Amino acid sequence: MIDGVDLGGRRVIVTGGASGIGVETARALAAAGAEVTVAVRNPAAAEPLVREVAAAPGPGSVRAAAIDLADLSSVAAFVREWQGPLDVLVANAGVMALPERRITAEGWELQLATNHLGHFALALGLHGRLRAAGSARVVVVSSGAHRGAAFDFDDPHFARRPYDRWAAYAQSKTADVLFAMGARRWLADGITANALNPGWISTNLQRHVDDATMRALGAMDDEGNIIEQPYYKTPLQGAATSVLLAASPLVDGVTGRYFEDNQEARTVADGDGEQAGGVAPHALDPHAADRLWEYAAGTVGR
Ligand SMILES: NC(=O)c1ccc[n+]([C@@H]2O[C@H](COP(=O)([O-])OP(=O)(O)OC[C@H]3O[C@@H](n4cnc5c(N)ncnc54)[C@H](O)[C@@H]3O)[C@@H](O)[C@H]2O)c1
Repeated sequence: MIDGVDLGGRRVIVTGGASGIGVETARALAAAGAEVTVAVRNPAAAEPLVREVAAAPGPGSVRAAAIDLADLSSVAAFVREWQGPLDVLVANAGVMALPERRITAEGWELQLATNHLGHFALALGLHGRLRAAGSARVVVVSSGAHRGAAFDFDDPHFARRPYDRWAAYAQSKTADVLFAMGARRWLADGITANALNPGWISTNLQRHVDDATMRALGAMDDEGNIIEQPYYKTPLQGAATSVLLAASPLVDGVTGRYFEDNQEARTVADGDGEQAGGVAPHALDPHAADRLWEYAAGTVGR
């Protein structure tokens, strides 16, 4: 996938690397020679990938380590156990459209906790390790769904407004883009951060989407069979932009941007449709990025 790029000796973390886009991202980076750690809730689920890469020729490797991004103590334990510098962190794990409002032990709405706050705590905890690499990258897997909602600083956990599972997902994915932009403060440490939309891919992510919504999207027939949409990418195609941002010299020194289809996305008006592509102005607002950074740092206790 990244011909001519040698990641030999580079240490990479891919969260959620036991399924979907994360597997393909980990596989591609290991094929380029990287030492990949897939950070997953259930390390046994990553065993097939670990074994497959171990049996393949070449110096790349994959190992699995446990993390629950929705549990701050689990994130802290992962950080404590990490040894040595870290070249690339791919913040890929995510949940979408939970039907009920679910709250973590810390009192955070679960989609925001997993998709943003847990990853923020992980990146902050590993900041010294990233800096120690000399030239490190953070890759944040957002979504075109970010266009559906700005970050609601007054009620991020839906404590007062009615819970809306799509607004919760959209807000968390806006937070992903703002996080990459807020991380421009790390450029002086040799760390860049960029966000991306992988595109539409049929994965486990859609497991909470009810049948009526799937039918409305044209993604399910009357018998309940999934209809592969013409615009769906394969998981491998979905991983391509993550891999580009993790490994390509084309983005050396580039930070705080949003990519899709292997290139920087154009800015579109807030509220434009999901299919149109592009990044919403509310996700590129530098004041919102700084405000979110302060909010997240306070929330995760740093
Ligand atoms: N599939 C799509 O169409 C699509 C579109 C846009 C964005 N994305 C984003 O791509 C990323 C990968 O999704 P995918 O499509 O491969 O789905 P997926 O469900 O296959 O992968 C998500 C992974 O995250 C892991 N995860 C969830 N909660 C976790 C937690 N608390 N701690 C640790 N790991 C956790 C899951 O176990 C799973 O392995 C997500 O961030 C998603 O929002 C996907």
